[in-house]
Amino acid sequence: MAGGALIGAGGTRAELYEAHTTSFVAVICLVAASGGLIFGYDIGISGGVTSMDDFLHKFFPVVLRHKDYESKDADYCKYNNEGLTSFTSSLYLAALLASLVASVVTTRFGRRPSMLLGGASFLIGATLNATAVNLAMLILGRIMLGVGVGFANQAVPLYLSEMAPPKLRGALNIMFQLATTIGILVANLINYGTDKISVWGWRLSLGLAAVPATLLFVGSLCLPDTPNSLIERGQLDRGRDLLEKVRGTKNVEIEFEDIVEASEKAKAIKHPFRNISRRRYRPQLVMSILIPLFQQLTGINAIMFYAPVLFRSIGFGGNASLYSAVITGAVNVLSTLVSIATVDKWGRRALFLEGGIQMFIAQVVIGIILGEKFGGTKQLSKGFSVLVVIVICIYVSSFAWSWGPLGWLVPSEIYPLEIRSAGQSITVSVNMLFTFVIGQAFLAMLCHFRYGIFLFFAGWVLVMSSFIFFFLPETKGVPIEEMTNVWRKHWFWSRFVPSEDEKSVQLGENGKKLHG
Ligand SMILES: OC[C@H]1O[C@](O)(CO)[C@@H](O)[C@@H]1O
Repeated sequence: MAGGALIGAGGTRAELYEAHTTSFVAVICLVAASGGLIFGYDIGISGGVTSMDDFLHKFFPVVLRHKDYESKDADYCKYNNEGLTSFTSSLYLAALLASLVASVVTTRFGRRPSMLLGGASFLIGATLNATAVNLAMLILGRIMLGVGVGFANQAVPLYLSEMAPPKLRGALNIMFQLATTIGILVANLINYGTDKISVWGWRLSLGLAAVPATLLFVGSLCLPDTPNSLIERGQLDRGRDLLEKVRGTKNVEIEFEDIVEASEKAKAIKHPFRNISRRRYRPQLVMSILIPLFQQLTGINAIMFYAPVLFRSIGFGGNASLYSAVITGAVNVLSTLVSIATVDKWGRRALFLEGGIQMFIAQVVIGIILGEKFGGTKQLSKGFSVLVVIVICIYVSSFAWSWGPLGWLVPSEIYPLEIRSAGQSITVSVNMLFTFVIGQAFLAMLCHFRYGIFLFFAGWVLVMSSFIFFFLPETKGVPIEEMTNVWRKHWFWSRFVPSEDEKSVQLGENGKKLHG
């Protein structure tokens, strides 16, 4: 296996690219930050808002009555209400559909229009939510935010990886996730503050999403499209000029030629989704589906969406539960930094496996504490409440240095160019689909499974860790162009990937012979 960072030390062409860190890179980081921030803000804001009594009083009075007056035995079911879950999860269904449209817009018209559309729908969504007078306005606002997430999540990571100097590509990829976690934390902090503003505090929480939305909108108005996108759309001269500007040097010939060649190859693929379903791409197809699916089945969004509701369900006061959500949010951010620092040293597998073991233990411990000490007429004592928060933090930290960032990084680095856009779309869509499913099902599952919900997710963590152990080869330091060899040498995947000899004459997707 070749050593080094993303491009390795294997004498690849990418190592010959000349690139300086220009002020463009700083601006790019800002765009990344605003794209990820809004995504995270939307994830984090709904749980706190739906645990606020003023908000419930306005839109979900039934939940408020149920929570305050009904049977003590129904602790786990306090917040189980379809409207409430639709408020949270409608966003992700919209994001799923929008990300499919976005992949077409991003390819045909460029990365910038997608980011602009994303920013604009975020702004509309935030305005609708902040001024909502009825449930329909509220849900419509969430749907518009979802459209924004779909466009931004599709276009921003692509924008970043194309604008960034190759050496910064991996780091910037994780930056998007880091910004997401910061967005969640900011949302938790804002909820903690606005909860104290009687009657309209929730409006402020929902409306403040407009701040990062404006940043993304104005940012993408002022930014150029990527050289890759211009070249792909036939504007070779403009693409080259821009590449020189972004890289801070006139010496961009090699990278320029590579982009031209890559975009020609990509254009020759008429049916990207049919292409990725060919036998030789089976490992990538399986990973593009299972990695985002498993990321959501860790149960992370049960905590991210519903931490305040969960903490209130198990007996915390309103303030304590929002406060605890701030703590888990902070742990999430700090642990993502751990991932950035170690992913290229320890490798992906080590982080996945360590994270899996830690998550499994934490979930089983939470299940046992709640099973033994809470429910029916039993209330959680102060000591055990603190213990639950600590164990949830242990769980969140392990997610944040494993499945959180790696759930995006690993899929993005295993696709060869000819299946990259299709693979990336599948990953984003599957992630959104299962974020939606968990958002929609969690409160009902909590009500029916009670403390067993944590054991349910622990079971999945066991399954996904075994999957990583047996089926995911290490991709640390492997240049993207050499990735196929990793599958070729794998005990299981080698049966799907043709050897170099067989590859020299391949059948193209239309039955034509291709050389390569
Ligand atoms: O940091 C936690 C967040 O990260 C994600 O997994 C995205 O990568 C979200 O689904 C989750 O809410």
